[in-house]
Amino acid sequence: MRFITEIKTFAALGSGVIGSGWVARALAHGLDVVAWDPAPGAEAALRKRVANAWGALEKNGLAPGASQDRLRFVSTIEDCVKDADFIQESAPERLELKLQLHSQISAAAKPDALIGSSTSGLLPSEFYESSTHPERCVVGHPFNPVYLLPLVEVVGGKHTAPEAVQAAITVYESLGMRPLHVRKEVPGFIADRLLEALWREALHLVNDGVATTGEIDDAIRFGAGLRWSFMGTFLTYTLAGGDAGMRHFMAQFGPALQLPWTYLPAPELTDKLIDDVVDGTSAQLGTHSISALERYRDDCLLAVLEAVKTTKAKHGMTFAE
Ligand SMILES: NC(=O)C1=CN([C@@H]2O[C@H](COP(=O)(O)OP(=O)(O)OC[C@H]3O[C@@H](n4cnc5c(N)ncnc54)[C@H](O)[C@@H]3O)[C@@H](O)[C@H]2O)C=CC1
Ligand SMILES: C[N+](C)(C)CC(=O)CC(=O)[O-]
Repeated sequence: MRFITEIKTFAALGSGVIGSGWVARALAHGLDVVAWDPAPGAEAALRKRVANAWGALEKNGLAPGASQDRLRFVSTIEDCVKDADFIQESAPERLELKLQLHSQISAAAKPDALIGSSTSGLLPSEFYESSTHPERCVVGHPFNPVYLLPLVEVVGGKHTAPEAVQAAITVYESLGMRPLHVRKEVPGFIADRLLEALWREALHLVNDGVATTGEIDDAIRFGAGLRWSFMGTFLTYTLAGGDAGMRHFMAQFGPALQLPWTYLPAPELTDKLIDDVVDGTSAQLGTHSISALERYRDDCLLAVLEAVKTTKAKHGMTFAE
């Protein structure tokens, strides 16, 4: 089975936070992009988001021919996908909606064009159930901002051909990403399962009045957050075991796993908890606009990516290691 892996035209369906991130990444890689989104005013909102990201993309290095002018916004699903070499859906996270949308997308797409969904954790076996040629359909779960963060989790469903997973990995690599093949189809995949566990505990801490949203964010960004960009939890904890390594670490800190440090089930989202979270994060935003904070975030990410890349090179490692 052959799928298109040398792509010239990228189709994006849904152009909110994530869809616009894919559009920006694809444009920056010198592709033609066709986008569709049913919301009134979606085209203007998309072009504004891409423009806000473009400064960071220029600093990161644009491919020859890359231009925001190569974005075309169309008014039907069929026009969006019919000539596309690769299709990425970033519609709202609702199973019924994605099921219906993918039956339309796949019926209108070229049979050998791969289709990726940005879903954060829905199962591809379920939402590709009524798709035409489901063997070319995968999940390509990105991270926000999609145009800078390299990780994309690639997940196949029960009808997905193994060659399609490999082909999607090839395409995402051609867009400068670091694909991670999630070999078992599980809700939340790998990364969101981890992020959700942290998020639940953070909500409990707010709910119990232990800390504000800002204090919880400080607990991450001045500590573990700094080291997570270059070393994950398992290797970090191996070093925390000293010369005796992971076995000693497990013996010393393993028993704490039995202590009631964590709650795991999510707290009830009461009106008070929602207000506390919204008020807390409003205080964190202060007078900054979302787009100003996006530019600040992008600058920080570029600096971190550059520092990690350079330091790895000094130690004889590639960025993808
Ligand atoms: N926001 C995030 O941090 C992340 C979200 N995702 C996933 O990306 C997908 C999109 O999420 P966001 O961009 O955050 O949502 P969003 O709400 O920012 O954007 C969704 C867009 O879909 C459009 N839309 C509504 N009905 C539609 C339909 N029938 N077909 C196509 N588009 C439709 C909306 O007009 C909107 O522009 C979801 O599956 C989500 O789980 C993945 C990674 C991170
Ligand atoms: C909150 N979220 C589950 C939509 C987050 C993601 O899917 C990934 C990210 O960008 O954090």
